[in-house]
Amino acid sequence: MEKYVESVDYKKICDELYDGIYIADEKGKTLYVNKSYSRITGLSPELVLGKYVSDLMKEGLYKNAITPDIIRTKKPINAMAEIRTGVKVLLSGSPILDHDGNIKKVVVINRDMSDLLDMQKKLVASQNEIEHLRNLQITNKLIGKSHQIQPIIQMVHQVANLDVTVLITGETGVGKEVIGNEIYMNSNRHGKPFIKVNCAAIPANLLEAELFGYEAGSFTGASSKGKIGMFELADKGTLLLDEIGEMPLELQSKLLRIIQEKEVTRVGGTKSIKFDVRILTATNCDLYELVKKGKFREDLYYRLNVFPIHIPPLRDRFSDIELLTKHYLDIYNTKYGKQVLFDREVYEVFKTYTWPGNIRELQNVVERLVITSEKHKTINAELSRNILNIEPESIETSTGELSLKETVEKVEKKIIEKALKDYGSTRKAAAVLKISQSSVVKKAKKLGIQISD
Ligand SMILES: Nc1ncnc2c1ncn2[C@@H]1O[C@H](COP(=O)(O)OP(=O)(O)OP(=O)(O)O)[C@@H](O)[C@H]1O
Repeated sequence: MEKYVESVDYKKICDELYDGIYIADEKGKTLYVNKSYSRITGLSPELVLGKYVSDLMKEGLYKNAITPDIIRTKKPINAMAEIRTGVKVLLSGSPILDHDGNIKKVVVINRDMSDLLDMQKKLVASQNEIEHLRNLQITNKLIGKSHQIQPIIQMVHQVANLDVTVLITGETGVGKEVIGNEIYMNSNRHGKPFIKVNCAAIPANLLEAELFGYEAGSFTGASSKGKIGMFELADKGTLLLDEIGEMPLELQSKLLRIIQEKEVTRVGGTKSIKFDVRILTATNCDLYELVKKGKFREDLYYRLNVFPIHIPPLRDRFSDIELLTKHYLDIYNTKYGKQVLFDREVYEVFKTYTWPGNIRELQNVVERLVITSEKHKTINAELSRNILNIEPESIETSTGELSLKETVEKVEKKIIEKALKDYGSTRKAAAVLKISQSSVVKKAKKLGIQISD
């Protein structure tokens, strides 16, 4: 047995190992390092051999070391350490004891963790990206085929790659953020930071610090380390300023200056920091009305309004309701493990409702219907009316005031007007009503309906 052990050239083998090996004596004086040790740490044998670990630490070659602790405790130790060069290593050290339990030597294996940590970072980043995309797909996929949404989709594609400021307007829940996302996803800044700030959600006195960052101790309650602002965070990427109409006037002047100069100074700081950020803004206020009332700076309004996109409310694009409802029905059936179905009439009921909360409200209604229904339930008109709190639509029947002909004309007028409004052209309205286009035109004329196409 001994003969085999003696025939092995340990030093040569140690030099071929991929992990670094470091051996010190009982006082912490370096006796041996293998080739991989030098490769991993960037420290040549001459720099460390014959030197005490404590001196190497004083010289700043090691930021931390485990050999002194192993000598003190006589126990194996595993720890992460950082070398002068910034390389992260996993140290696994063991004491070699004599028969009396005294330390003879310390052996420390150095494993380079940089690659592993890099891989781990990449893995976490990819997992986050997948999760982000999955969420985007579920909640932020832009659905819509109506003649009202088509020009908006076109505008998104037109403007995505231009670095201009976009002002997205529309009532609450119409999809302003969704449009912001679409612009970002289709722009060449996609993959770079996309930071969203809701100006209404942050107290006015903190908004400035959030947007522009602050230096250490610049105001009471500020972190002692200072904080990077959203403009700096969004550098090379896109910043969506949501609810821009809620921004206090004083901050509006600062925002205008910063956008024009493309540099920001942190609160309490003196140094200006350059940034390269594409700015998108969104609001459900009528910004121009705010300008007239002196609540929004006119110059900022014009600066932001370079490319306006207005999203109409859901009640003005009824033809998207069915598509959106089916989209959310699929999502929530999957989410809650159900196979709830909607009767055709449900879509008709949905089209009679005004949807003050727009698509967000539709989404919530569909989710509520799925949650409260049994697994295979088919939702009918009555159930959908109940959830929306609406009465069945009654046709005013004639009780002597209107003749049958007049009643029919009244209903006909209502239906044609609605089809024209929903579908935007006599051709499409005719297709939906299953009559010829010329009949639509004739009837519209007879019933006094304005036609725009
Ligand atoms: N075209 C669309 N297709 C699919 N879902 C949409 C669409 N537009 C909006 N939504 C959904 O409706 C909800 C509200 O959208 P979003 O947050 O973009 O509205 P908003 O106009 O920014 O609202 P607010 O003014 O209240 O911030 C979100 O869950 C979003 O996914």
